[in-house]
Amino acid sequence: MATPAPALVLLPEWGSGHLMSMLESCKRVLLAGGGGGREFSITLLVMRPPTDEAGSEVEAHVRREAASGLDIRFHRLPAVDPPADATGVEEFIARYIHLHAPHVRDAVAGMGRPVAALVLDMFAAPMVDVARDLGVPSYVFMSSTGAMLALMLHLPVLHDRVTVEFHEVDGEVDVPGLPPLPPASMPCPVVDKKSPNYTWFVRLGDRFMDATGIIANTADELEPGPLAAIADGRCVPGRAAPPVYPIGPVLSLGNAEKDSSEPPHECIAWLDGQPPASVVFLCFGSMGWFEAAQVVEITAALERSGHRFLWVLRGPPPAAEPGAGAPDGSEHPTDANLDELLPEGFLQRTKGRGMVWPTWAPQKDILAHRAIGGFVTHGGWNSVLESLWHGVPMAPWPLYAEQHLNAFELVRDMGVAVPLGVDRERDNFVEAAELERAVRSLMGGGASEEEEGRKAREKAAEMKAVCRSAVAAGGGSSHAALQRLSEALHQGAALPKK
Ligand SMILES: COc1cc(-c2[o+]c3cc(O)cc([O-])c3cc2O[C@@H]2O[C@H](CO)[C@H](O)[C@H](O)[C@H]2O)cc(OC)c1O
Ligand SMILES: O=c1ccn([C@@H]2O[C@H](COP(=O)(O)OP(=O)(O)O)[C@@H](O)[C@H]2O)c(=O)[nH]1
Repeated sequence: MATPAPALVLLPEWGSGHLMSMLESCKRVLLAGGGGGREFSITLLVMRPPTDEAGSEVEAHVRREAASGLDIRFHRLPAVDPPADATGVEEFIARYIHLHAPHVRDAVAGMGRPVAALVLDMFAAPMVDVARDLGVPSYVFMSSTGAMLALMLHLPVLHDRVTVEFHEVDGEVDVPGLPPLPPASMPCPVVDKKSPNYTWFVRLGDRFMDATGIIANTADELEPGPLAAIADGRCVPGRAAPPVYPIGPVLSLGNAEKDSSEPPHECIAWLDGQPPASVVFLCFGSMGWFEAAQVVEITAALERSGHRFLWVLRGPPPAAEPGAGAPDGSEHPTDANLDELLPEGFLQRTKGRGMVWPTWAPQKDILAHRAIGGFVTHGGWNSVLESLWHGVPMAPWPLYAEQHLNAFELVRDMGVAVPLGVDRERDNFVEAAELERAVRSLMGGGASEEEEGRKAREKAAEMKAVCRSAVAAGGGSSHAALQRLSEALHQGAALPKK
């Protein structure tokens, strides 16, 4: 009897951005070997998400992937009680995942076939111990940037070197591979060292070092500085970091599959009537929404800029009262009531040159449209990769998670974005005049066209070519990383010890 194909056992966090980018990346591994997807199998360990909403999303992904025809199996882990005393979102996620460790152990031990990798979400990194005990390789999957990876690996070092809060540091913070980092650009989980979120991030960064390898949804050419710093051992002096496999950009399909016989989405139909590169697109991820006062500033900026726009405007989550949110921080915005949210007459005054879309939008298709000239984005890494894939320059408006770091990298390191002044002390508030300035600069074409906008547009266009050649077979850096990874997975595959 033939030996069964070694398994990639996946443990993603339940959020779509994490789950789908891990799964799509591992599907690339499955398809990379030339064996028609038969060299490895995928088993996805499904945790019961802590909210019903996330549960329905996960189930939709499971149904779709089960019908994909690839060798993807789903193993539902027994439910655990969420930690009742967690005070922070990242602490909650990391602890909730970690409570599954015995079940993950049982699932991997019972695979009945060689295991090539236990692929762990960044929040699940402490489970490298489960893999080690079972004698199988462990890989951390980084769904965010190489810069965030460098920062997390360096965090235990920073923890010893910088004994005050980062905002109390006189000057900038040094992160290997990045330009000096203003404290205001540090990711949310590390801005308060007294918080358990910070402690968890230091611990996660430390555990990354014990993985067999790290799979990253980025490309060498997109983030040469941070990736070289990791490979050269500059993030943790005196200790070699695990090999990093930058195999991106991997754009996850998520809910984007559609029937080609259907009429185009309303947003796309509207874009079809607009001139090339004339429309600024505004969209703020799966969790972004604004208070009424901020909405008024955005409307003023868009009206005064004179540019065409497509704006995805969402309303507050149902449980926006203090303390009532989802424990994993994943409360999704609601569909906006435009009559309530928008100032009177705004839609009339901008008729023909602007569209406000109040619900989930087909972002990938929108960014692919020739009418889009710029993207005001919360700077989630998946959104950034989608924008670069289509060569669209950005104005990052960070709202949560690691997005302040992403914004810094996009503007200061990669040069694909124009800066937007966000007041982090006021819930990331942006004044109308500042947004108007950034939109004018991003879109260009006016008398006051700014140099920074022209450079961002040029650089983003370059990055489109860079992204596509990185993943191309026969010489692309990400394709080569995928081959190295596939080779390492073959060599490391082992039957789990009982
Ligand atoms: C990457 O660093 C951080 C990620 C998150 C984070 O947490 C999270 C929790 C959920 O229960 C559901 C989610 O959807 C979710 C998303 C999320 O971050 C997003 O991840 C994307 C990559 O897949 C992308 O990088 C976006 O920018 C993120 O918004 C939280 C966090 O600390 C708060 C991180 O540092
Ligand atoms: O109206 C929307 C909002 C978001 N997205 C998709 O949701 C993902 C958001 O992921 P990202 O990492 O950018 O941010 P997150 O939502 O995880 O903070 C991206 O693939 C977007 O294309 C979308 O399709 N339509």
